[in-house]
Amino acid sequence: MKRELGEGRRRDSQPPADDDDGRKRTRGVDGAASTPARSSTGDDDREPSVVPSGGGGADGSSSEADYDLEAEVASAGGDSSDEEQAQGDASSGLLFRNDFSGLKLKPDHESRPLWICPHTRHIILEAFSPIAEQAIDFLIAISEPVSRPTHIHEYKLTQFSLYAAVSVGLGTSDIIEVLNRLSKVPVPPDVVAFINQCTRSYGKVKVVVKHNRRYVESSYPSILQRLLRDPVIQQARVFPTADDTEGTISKDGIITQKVSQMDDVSLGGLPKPPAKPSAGGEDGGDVDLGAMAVLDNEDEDDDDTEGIVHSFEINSDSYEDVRKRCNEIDYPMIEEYDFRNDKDNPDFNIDLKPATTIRSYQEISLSKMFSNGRARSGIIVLPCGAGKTLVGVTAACTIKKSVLCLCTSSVSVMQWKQQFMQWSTIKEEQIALFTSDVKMRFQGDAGLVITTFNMVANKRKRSHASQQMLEFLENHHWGLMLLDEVHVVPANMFRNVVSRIVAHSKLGLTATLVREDEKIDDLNFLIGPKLYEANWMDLANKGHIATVQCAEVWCDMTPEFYKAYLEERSRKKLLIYVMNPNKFRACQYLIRFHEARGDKTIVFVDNVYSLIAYAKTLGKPYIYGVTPQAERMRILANFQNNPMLRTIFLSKVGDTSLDLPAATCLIQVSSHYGSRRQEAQRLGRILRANRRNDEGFNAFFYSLVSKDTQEMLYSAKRQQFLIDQGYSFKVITHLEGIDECPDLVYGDEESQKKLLHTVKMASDADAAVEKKGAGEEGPGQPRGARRTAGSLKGLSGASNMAYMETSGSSRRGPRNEPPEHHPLFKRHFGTKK
Ligand SMILES: Nc1ncnc2c1ncn2[C@@H]1O[C@H](COP(=O)(O)OP(=O)(O)OP(=O)(O)O)[C@@H](O)[C@H]1O
Repeated sequence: MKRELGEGRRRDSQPPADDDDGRKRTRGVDGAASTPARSSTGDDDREPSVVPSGGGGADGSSSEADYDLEAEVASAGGDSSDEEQAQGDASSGLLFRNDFSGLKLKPDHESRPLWICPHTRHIILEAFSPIAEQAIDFLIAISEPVSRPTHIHEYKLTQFSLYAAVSVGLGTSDIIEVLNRLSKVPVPPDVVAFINQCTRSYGKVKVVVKHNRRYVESSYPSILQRLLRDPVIQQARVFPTADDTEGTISKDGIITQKVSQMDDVSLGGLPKPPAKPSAGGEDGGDVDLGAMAVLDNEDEDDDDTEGIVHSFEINSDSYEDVRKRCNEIDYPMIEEYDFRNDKDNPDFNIDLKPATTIRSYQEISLSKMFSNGRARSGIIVLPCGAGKTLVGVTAACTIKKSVLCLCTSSVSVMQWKQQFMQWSTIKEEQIALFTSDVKMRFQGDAGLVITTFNMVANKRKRSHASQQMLEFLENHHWGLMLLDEVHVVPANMFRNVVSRIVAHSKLGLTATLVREDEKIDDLNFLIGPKLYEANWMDLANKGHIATVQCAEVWCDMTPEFYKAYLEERSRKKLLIYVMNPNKFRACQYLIRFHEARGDKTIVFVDNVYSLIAYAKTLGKPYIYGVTPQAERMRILANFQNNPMLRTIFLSKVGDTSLDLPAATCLIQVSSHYGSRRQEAQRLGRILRANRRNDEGFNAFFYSLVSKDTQEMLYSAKRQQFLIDQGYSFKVITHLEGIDECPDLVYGDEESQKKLLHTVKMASDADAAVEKKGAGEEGPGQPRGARRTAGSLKGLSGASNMAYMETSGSSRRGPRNEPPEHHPLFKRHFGTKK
């Protein structure tokens, strides 16, 4: 295929900058179209971070070492309005604010891989450094990855990332010391202050579930005393009795114990993994990375197992109040479950099958959950198709207590069941499913229930069988709650589920945790901190997920369609650019091309009207919301196993959970506006390709875009998440060979006019994007497409990345004297400075 603009138009990672609400500015096709206007305030200190010039000289001499950069930024550029900047010399303003020549380089800076931006807390990593791998391990633990293309990575220190760091056992001084060792410049004082502030109280208090009782635990008795002075916590407190023989009891009723903190947990019954090589090994460059051993501490401290902890018990019924209160007074609690000493809940007899091998990154992610001998609640982020299900199954086989698994659709419910059966020794009768079609119990005292968020959270009138099942879920003590695709579930639904169901540990799984969106913070509050996030490119390079060629195919609008597009004022604009005859032809051509190569292709069309039109015109089977389950299964199995069926059409019901390892090519005809999450999830359908380890194998991902329409803007936005993961998109303006295919559809003016006429006759509702898949049901849920109110944010795709929730204050009601909160938890309590 000829890629006329392929070279000149590759879309690679552009250093993004956060807006106030966390959206990123992206570069449109022509480099300008999609850049939202900057607000007149507050953006200056959020300039895109760039790789510093290092102008201090290779010898590290910086004549202006003590130069007050912040002051200068404020006086010269930082305070000027955008308008002024736009009128002045824009490029010099930009350069000035990003002039880091005042930074003092360390003499051996060349062997250190990091730059730390003093005023945005962005960290730039030279990914080609010999010690990049160790540095990445560390950065993943303490910061949020922003963008990770091949050579240079960008991370950002945030309150949440530091909370997560502390919760996996890193201390304030460890973080600062390692950062300093890796950095080419001394860690800027503001950054040090920020780390100190964020880690001051976080991670110092845990709530530990032992024998079905909850204990507030800390290594610092003074912190417990402080908590006990709080009236809410005081009220929830349970005083120890003489029966509490574990440890000594002080006169103020605090229990002190010696604990074996660091003994290893064998994951899913598998043998203990070999110790990781220490950082700074042969390839460790010249930098002494000794302090990076903090990352491995939890494995290496085996000999030094005696630790002292202090605790007091709280009434389990008041747990939510105590937790809330601890957040209010800046001591957010980490949840830990001492499952190995839990003799009160029945054991669930499952192990991983002996033939099951978990991959290294799956093991690392789980070691963050189980590193201290207990199960710590939190979120694991792995790319689509990287095997989050097996991570969940392994966690269940490690804890060996009853498991409640919550998914987003009934298709996922079936897939979780299938994967539990595939990887573990679980028996059919130990599994219970709870969906609108199936309601069954497991046999015995302990087992697995797989259901959907909707089934549990739905408050409408329930059938008798559902009601009974819900009562069972609410009255059972769950050792583990698995939450699949955590990022898509509205926070109020989470809150509802989490508050009604007693789970001693929670594991959230997702591929696209959108870090910069403040609504995502609710996850930290409701589940726990992010425990691990894998690098997509890294997994692709190691063959765990397929390497993919991504391309955006520009399809010219025919003159009639373009005229109609410009004239149309309603949402039918969408139908016109999706049904563009040249898009049909490009789609047909690509299907043929890939069928001839032996590929199996999934074509995604979000809009149901267009989905049916495309699939029928091109003679391929299709699935959308109302396709019955049996029919879906038949088409999917056929696609997976029948060599004669090489192409299927799917609406957005196929975005997630479909496990079709035969698929090697994906064509996106229409999509949900600018949703980056959807783009990543769709890509996930081909990342698990069976043939991913064949020599020279590539999967293909095409987005068909009607030229000079809104679609181009959405397309650029959609790609941003994947670009940040290191993918690059080629732009194809002409498919070589397409003109030599005389039998492609809509090749003559007559048929194109007829098509346009049909589109014009379509109703407004036909242009709506399918609302929901049938799998995401709740009882009595209407099915199929329907019209909903939208917002500009929604149209840009931003709302799709976050929880659908109103501002925090409205749901919490008035407060007489709102306490001051740390910014991390402020939004949960609606206080303002
Ligand atoms: N350790 C492993 N060994 C062999 N196969 C594995 C392993 N882990 C995962 N897989 C396979 O990888 C594929 C993808 O797994 P899974 O469906 O769990 O991915 P996922 O991360 O949940 O993806 P998505 O987010 O797209 O739903 C499955 O076919 C699964 O069987």
